[in-house]
Amino acid sequence: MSQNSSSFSRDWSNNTGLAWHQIASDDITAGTVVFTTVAAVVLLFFYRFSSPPIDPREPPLLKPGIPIVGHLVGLARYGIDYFEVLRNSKRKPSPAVTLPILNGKAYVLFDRTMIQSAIRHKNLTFDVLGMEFAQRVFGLSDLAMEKLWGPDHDIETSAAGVTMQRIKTAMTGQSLFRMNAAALNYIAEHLNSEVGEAGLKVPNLYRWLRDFMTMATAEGLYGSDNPIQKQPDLIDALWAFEGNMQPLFVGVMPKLIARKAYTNREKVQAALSRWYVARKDGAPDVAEITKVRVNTLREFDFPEEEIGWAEAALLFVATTNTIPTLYWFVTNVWLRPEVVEEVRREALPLVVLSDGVDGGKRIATLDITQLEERCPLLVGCYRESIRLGNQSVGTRRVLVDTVLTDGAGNQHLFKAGCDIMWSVKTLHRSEDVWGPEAMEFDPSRFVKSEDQDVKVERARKQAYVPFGGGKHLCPGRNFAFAENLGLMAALVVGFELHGLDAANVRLGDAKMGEAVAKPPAGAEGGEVVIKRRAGWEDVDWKFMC
Ligand code: HEM
Repeated sequence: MSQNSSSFSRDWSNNTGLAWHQIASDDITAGTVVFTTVAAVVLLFFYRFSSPPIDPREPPLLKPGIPIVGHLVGLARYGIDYFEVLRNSKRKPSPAVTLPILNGKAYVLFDRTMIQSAIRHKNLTFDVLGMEFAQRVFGLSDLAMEKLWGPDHDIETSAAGVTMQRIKTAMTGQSLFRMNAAALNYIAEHLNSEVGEAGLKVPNLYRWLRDFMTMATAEGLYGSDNPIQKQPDLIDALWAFEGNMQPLFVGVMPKLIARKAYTNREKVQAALSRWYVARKDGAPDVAEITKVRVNTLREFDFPEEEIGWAEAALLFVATTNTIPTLYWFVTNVWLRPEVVEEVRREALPLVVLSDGVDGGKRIATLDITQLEERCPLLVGCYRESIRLGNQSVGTRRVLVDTVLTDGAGNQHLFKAGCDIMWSVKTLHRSEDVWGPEAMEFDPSRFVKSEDQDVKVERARKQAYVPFGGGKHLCPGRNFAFAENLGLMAALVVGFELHGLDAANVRLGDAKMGEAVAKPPAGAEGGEVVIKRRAGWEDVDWKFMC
């Protein structure tokens, strides 16, 4: 012990009423120690009393190392993997925990039975969180939010609630088929015209898929006179907004703290505003989902000049998860020649070849309506790619005090006003469910077989939630399926992908707010050449939807 600290000990014991200025001038080390002690006492005080009141029936409290903000610091530091850190922080695994955050609390669920109940429970909603997200991320005015909520703040009768109900039918049946056809026809036309005799050289596979499929999706949503076709630089703007949006979640000074997201968002929103103000949504080839959404907003008197602002959300949800998923699907399949061969055998019978008109090219028509039933391995590859690529965080707000039961039959109380979260990444990679090779790509997990273990199947069904569920189940999943499987089936049957190297493909981590991981820089598939297969050089592709 130093001379100074021992003299401080003596002084301290003799002078309990010592003045601060005396300490500071007499003995700087003593001042430091007193300051540290007081700070520690204050922190301990906060640590003790910062914890929100907790009912013994609620999940156990998990206090952070740093009081009040510790869990926010953890989320900022570890991102989505913080859920795994939390799960492993209890010596005995707990089905759920309560996190004290600022002056409130949130719950994290780990038990898959309870997660399934939470996803579907009528007392738990995503609506409120979705509205908060919309205002912050898409910069809607208070007036616009008032119109979305309606005067009674009753979500079921509000513009937002009615829109959500109506888009469900707009994404099924004939409306869905027409939308699929528009997107897939764009894909076919471009494969037909761009993959010539020498093949198509693609300098960066992810970037090519991103740009190509953003345009195809825009064609599906907005028809041939779509805003992106007119201004292709909007593709970069959309992805720059999406890739930098996290600071927007804070909801303050967006122009300052989220400059890149803000300026790129404005670019996309301004173009969409011009499109909606010109009433281009009335064209017959515009998708039903696009029409239903905008017509409902108009019915509820939503400010016309903000329609493009709000509707950027549709373009956003329709592209930002589907396209990274497609990248993992393409790379997982094409890095395995034996899988390519097998899915080629499966998809081939769905293609009908006919002579072209007036001696023109032969037409290869691919029937996508039968993909699900007749191409189990291809579908298995898609589901497995989703399992590994999807890293979303599921969320619900508790509307009234609610009890959920875990897999062991124990009940847990969740208090009204708090948020519940779960990590899809943790569920999709759980070794308890998927086995010790949970991180390996194995499409057979999703291919039905005679000797399937019922228990294992049940656990997998519970743990596989890439599209959420219940009232909020993703209404776009079938459109994503048609786009991704349609393109892949045509690619495997009629084309070869040369030059794809495993060294250029690496699964990265999603940022908070992203549902699907994007490839990190340097792992975007590198340069590849797409060539027509021998015997398929002279065909034009078409899709039957
Ligand atoms: C592979 C692609 C996709 C993935 C992984 C995905 C994932 C999700 C997830 C996890 C949710 C939240 C569900 C919940 O909380 O229970 C969601 C909701 C939603 N998705 Fe998707 N999605 C995809 C494609 C699409 C597409 C293509 C569209 C539109 C064309 C779309 C439109 C929506 C909408 C509107 C919601 C909100 C539903 C509601 O709150 O009622 N999604 N999606």
